[in-house]
Amino acid sequence: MTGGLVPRRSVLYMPASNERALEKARTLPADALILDLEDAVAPDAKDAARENACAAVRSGAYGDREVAIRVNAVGTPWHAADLAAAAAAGPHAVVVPKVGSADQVRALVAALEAGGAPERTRLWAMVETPQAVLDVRDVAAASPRLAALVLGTNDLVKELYAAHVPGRAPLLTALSLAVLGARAAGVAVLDGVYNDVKDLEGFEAECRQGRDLGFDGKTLIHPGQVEVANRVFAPDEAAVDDARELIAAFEEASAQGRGVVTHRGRMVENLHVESARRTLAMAEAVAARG
Ligand SMILES: CC(C)(COP(=O)(O)OP(=O)(O)OC[C@H]1O[C@@H](n2cnc3c(N)ncnc32)[C@H](O)[C@@H]1OP(=O)(O)O)[C@@H](O)C(=O)NCCC(=O)NCCSC(=O)C[C@H](O)C(=O)O
Ligand SMILES: [Mg+2]
Repeated sequence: MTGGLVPRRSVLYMPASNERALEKARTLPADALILDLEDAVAPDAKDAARENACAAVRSGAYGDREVAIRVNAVGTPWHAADLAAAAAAGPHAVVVPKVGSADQVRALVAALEAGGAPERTRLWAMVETPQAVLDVRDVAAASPRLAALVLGTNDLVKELYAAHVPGRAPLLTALSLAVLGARAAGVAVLDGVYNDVKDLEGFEAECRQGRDLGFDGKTLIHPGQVEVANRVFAPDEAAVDDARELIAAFEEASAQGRGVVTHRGRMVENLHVESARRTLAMAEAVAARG
């Protein structure tokens, strides 16, 4: 039993115009894929990319992993055609960049439904503008079809006139607000990408930071980042052992009528048991992925 948890430790973007990348993704152990029609695709290649993405979704060649299509933003010349094609192809999610408000989320959901999107097709809204960060709670709660927030940290840095620095101090408020908004609405939240595909040490540090802030996983841009994200965002053996022992210690104490106990020197109450059960459920969901 995995408690219905869906691992989204590693969510790999690829340009839908890059047929080699679409092919290679079939064999990569990423938890989910985002076939991009937006920033990674040149204007001349948009139509072909849209066809490739929809064909890839329909092919069923990516196993039981979530496959999403990222459409171009509202207001661009490609948005309407992207959304209509994606709705008809029926991916697990349609990722919409630069979402600006809860009203826009509702309009996007209405357009997906009008386009005949199947029930399984969720909306993932990108949080990558100052307005979206400031309205994140309303955006996250705008529709039951909205299943995840996805941080766009490149656009955020650009919009804030900020800088990409180790430790991401300029982004911490936005990152935490996004996690708060997602948790308040009960939706998933994915951290932004790490641009230096050769710097795995810096990437791992950023994965750890994202995990500790509360993100479910990280969006990625290169196959070389998948293993690290999968490892960092999964409970390790020590965490699983600790969770099992904590639950056992609490159950033993409960049987004796106590509501609080110490385990490895730390106070344990029922809320810690709930966290430990979530750790075990996530470990099971990851193991089930194979
Ligand atoms: C970043 C890249 C342009 C690097 O490309 P390249 O130098 O060609 O990589 P490699 O030679 O190291 O590739 C090795 C093999 O891996 C395949 N590959 C590379 N990237 C991917 C991928 N993303 N998915 C699947 N497969 C991939 C290559 O084909 C090689 O295969 P083989 O022939 O078998 O050796 C490139 O990695 C890339 O294009 N990455 C994705 C870029 C992207 O999608 N960007 C848009 C999303 S990020 C964004 O917009 C975030 C957000 O909006 C924000 O604001 O922050
Ligand atoms: Mg962006």
